Amino acid sequence: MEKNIKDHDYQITKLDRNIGNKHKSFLVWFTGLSGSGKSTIANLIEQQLHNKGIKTYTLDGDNIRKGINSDLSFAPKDRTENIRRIAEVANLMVDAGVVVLAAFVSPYRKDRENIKTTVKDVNFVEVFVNTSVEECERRDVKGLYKKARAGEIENMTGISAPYEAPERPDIEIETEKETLEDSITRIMAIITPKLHLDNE
Ligand SMILES: Nc1ncnc2c1ncn2[C@@H]1O[C@H](COP(=O)(O)OS(=O)(=O)O)[C@@H](OP(=O)(O)O)[C@H]1O
Ligand SMILES: Nc1ncnc2c1ncn2[C@@H]1O[C@H](COP(=O)(O)OP(=O)(O)O)[C@@H](O)[C@H]1O
Repeated sequence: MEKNIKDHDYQITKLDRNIGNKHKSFLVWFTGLSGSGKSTIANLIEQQLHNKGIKTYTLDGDNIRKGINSDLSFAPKDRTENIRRIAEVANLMVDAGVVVLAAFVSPYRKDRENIKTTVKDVNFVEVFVNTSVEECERRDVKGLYKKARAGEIENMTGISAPYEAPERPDIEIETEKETLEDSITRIMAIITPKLHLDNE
């Protein structure tokens, strides 16, 4: 559709903002089942980055599904729209110079591929928080699995809705096999070089 929208030539670019901040900006995307550990890990990574003076922000269900996406359910089409909007928001924030951490179930491979297209491959790090559904259900942090088993929640990922695991994530965290500290160290080892202005 012809939208009659023409880009304006702004003089300050992402590169200018990155130079001003003394670090590059990109999106670190955490995907995995509810209760897999996405928020726990993203929170600790953000603390480490913040303590190094990096500009960060975390997007998660708390600030997205209660706000900009409060009109969306957990039906497949709404999940796709959820992830599409989050990718657009993250893309703006990356352009603004922020290292964005995003923790969403994001169960569909195609939706996650589309994020990469929106923010561009070079700005995207995919972290697969791989915890079995049995362990997530055992943890049942929010009591959702119990409700799903009782038929009180529809489309519960891992129970009555699918989770398509990443085939080639940038990093895979097996929370049942490694300590949280080791996971943080491994993720920081991938992220840290990407912050350097001379690295692409
Ligand atoms: N049906 C169903 N399936 C999965 N998760 C559910 C569901 N209903 C509510 N919740 C809670 O919502 C959080 C997932 O929201 P997301 O925006 O990450 O989901 S998605 O990416 O659109 O699939 C998820 O948060 P996390 O536990 O932090 O992953 C749940 O707490
Ligand atoms: N190695 C681990 N990494 C992350 N979380 C872990 C780990 N081991 C146990 N947990 C626990 O699992 C739960 C994960 O919950 P949460 O981070 O909210 O998951 P999610 O954001 O994926 O729904 C927390 O209670 C956390 O303490």
